[in-house]
Amino acid sequence: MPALLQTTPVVLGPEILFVDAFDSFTNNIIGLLEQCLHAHVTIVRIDDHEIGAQFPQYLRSFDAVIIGPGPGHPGNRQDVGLINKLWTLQESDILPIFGICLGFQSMCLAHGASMLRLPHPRHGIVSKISHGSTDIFANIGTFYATQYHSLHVDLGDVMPIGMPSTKCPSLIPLAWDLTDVSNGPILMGAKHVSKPFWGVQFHPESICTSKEAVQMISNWWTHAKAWSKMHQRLAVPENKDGACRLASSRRASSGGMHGLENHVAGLLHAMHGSIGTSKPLLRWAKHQHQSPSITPVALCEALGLHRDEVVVLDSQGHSFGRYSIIGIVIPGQTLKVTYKSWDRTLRYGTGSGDQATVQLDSIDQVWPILQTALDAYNPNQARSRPQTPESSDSTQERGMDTLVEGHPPQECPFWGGFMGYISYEAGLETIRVDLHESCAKTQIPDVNFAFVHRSIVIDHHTGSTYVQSLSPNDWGWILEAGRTIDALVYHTEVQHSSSLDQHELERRLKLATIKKPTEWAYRRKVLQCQDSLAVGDSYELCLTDETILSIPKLDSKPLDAWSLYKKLRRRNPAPFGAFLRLSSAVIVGSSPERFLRWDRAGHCQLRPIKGTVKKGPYMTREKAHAILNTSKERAENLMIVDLIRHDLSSVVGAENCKVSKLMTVEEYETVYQLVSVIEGQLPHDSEATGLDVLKASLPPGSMTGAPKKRSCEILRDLEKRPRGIYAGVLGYLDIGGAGDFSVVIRTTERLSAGRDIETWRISAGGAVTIQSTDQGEFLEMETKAESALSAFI
Ligand SMILES: C=C(O[C@@H]1C=C(C(=O)O)C=C[C@H]1O)C(=O)O
Ligand SMILES: NC(=O)CC[C@H](N)C(=O)O
Repeated sequence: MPALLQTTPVVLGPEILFVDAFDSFTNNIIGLLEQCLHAHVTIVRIDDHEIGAQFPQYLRSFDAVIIGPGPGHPGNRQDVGLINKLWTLQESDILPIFGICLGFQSMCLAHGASMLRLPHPRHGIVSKISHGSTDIFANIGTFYATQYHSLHVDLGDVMPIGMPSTKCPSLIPLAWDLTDVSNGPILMGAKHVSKPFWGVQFHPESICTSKEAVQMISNWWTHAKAWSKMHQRLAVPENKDGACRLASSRRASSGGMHGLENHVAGLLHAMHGSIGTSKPLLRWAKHQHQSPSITPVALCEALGLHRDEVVVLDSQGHSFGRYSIIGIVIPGQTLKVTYKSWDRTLRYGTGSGDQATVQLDSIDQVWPILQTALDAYNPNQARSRPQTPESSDSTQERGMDTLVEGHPPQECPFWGGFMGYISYEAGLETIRVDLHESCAKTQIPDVNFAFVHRSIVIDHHTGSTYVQSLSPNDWGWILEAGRTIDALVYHTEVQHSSSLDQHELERRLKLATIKKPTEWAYRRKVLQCQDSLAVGDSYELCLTDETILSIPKLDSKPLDAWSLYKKLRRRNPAPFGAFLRLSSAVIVGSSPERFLRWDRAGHCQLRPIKGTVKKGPYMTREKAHAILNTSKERAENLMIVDLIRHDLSSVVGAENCKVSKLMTVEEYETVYQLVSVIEGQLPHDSEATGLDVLKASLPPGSMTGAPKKRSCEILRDLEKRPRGIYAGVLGYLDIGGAGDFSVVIRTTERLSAGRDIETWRISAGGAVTIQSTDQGEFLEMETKAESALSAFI
């Protein structure tokens, strides 16, 4: 059985079919079913025509069906697809069904209710549900639930719990939300009068729904079992093996290498040539200096790295940042790998006329290629003993504590590996969203990595600096870099970029013309987003726009991106500062947001930011806390937390996923932000890697909205441009199995470098919810753009 078709291991509980309407909370629901019923869940998508053609037979192998939430309207055939077939099953094919949100609405619509739009849609709103502690709500007391809906079920009358209305005699109300004065009573739960169909309008799986949701699901299952017993319905397991060809809740590491063996061999060969060995052995030196002079900027300048290709991840002395990493790109030697989503071409080479171009079927094939390259150099496979190099007297040098060949420094998060970025559009390709036609013109690659075999890692907390190389010929460089570190600490003569560079930068920036998004156009797009929210197509949309800076060339010299980076670093210090010059891309960034980090033991952490308040003379910390504590900001954050739980669970399993921080306020240079932390552990018995989590989580949920796929399609049609590196992720994949990526925001990238003019872009945006105001969103977008714009003005 191919890896993708694996099913969850527990087989004691019921066999449940989950009908997924392309929602972003599906895996959370599956986690709930596994937790309370030990259910074995198979997912079918609403557009699966093959299964649809033999649906009644297919259903015979399941004990029950859960219909999930989703974008759109239950009356639109393409929004519900297969779901409609469940309501017209012959008497003998009927089985217990539980509908959630869209699934619930579809059940009600099919049985006589009407669908209406809520005057005030409810997305990420938590409220008290009134129920009669009966049926699926038996043994449940006070119950709070999260709602994500724009539409609601109208039964004709607001009937007491247990009493059908005259207009809709087949449906019995089980719960109402009576707390919402502006919308009036909203039906929250119902069951069919005679058939085994139940449903709820709220989201039982949300992190903010009361834990009694577990009891509700168990109650449902008790009723479902009783019905099946009474009707002598038994699932037929042998039917299933032939028919089931679907992914379950758990996605294992996907293969996708078929047919690529030659190219992988070619890439590995090129890497061996570039590094000078195929042996995964790290040479490294550790320097211990608690000195403010050791910064990635100072080191790059002292080592003369800032004028060439280089990848610098700079935590800028920020209290939320610990490590800085310099990925050294040796001209003509370091291997670079790029991929473009538009034409699906992978390219690799060292830039010295050896470039290979490979036509791929899709981005799915990129990941196993990267993983194979990383695995080939994983030093944990090379069990050689530590050795001292020939020039062992160098260990005596000042501040140099260790000089080792072999066992890599376990405490250092990066030993070597891929450094670079994955664009937003590459993320769109992973979730099968077609790209906007304007992406055809993009010159900058969507996946852009260097395989860094020479690196320097600074641990700002402990004062340790690691100088590392995978190349056997690099002891000279390691010692030389060590001398430079000492020189920086002891202020002996080192090369710094001059203040002349900064003057020259200012002179150039004075000539820049800045084209910002116009207020009316942006506000109109916010309102268009809200139209999509109002009809139920999305629960939240992260709208963005771009500011373009055109800078004339002087004396045919390009803008000094390094000086620009130094200025941004001063103006807007952030824990995920980044300078990247690699292949055709130049990026100068100051992101506050970690996307995903995982360590070598498989512990993963995502840290979405959602909710922003601008700092200013009148904005006290208390006021900011109060604003960020309002339902608008919390709803924005909650939606993304639920979405990220879903993304992470798809690889680690919902039982290995937890929310360790829910909506805490963090302070940055220009803004206060609401931050949550979602953590997970890769199961020890699975082959899944951090890279699997990364690819399952793209594009970052905080930059899309929910549900992800439909929201990205809506945003593409509104924004009509590639987001490019912005809204993508930037960081590293370590050969030892760790990784760390930030979300590319508060960043500027070079768009083009023409003969006379070069253009730079700053993109910014924010999450539009139904509670947003168009003016408020415009100001928020401006505030965020300004944090990167501060480097230009
Ligand atoms: C879209 C941006 O930021 C994103 C949106 C945020 C929000 O809506 O509050 C906060 C952080 C980011 O996830 C941006 O900086 O351009
Ligand atoms: N979460 C959902 O399933 C939403 C259902 C529907 N699209 C609505 O907005 O009402």
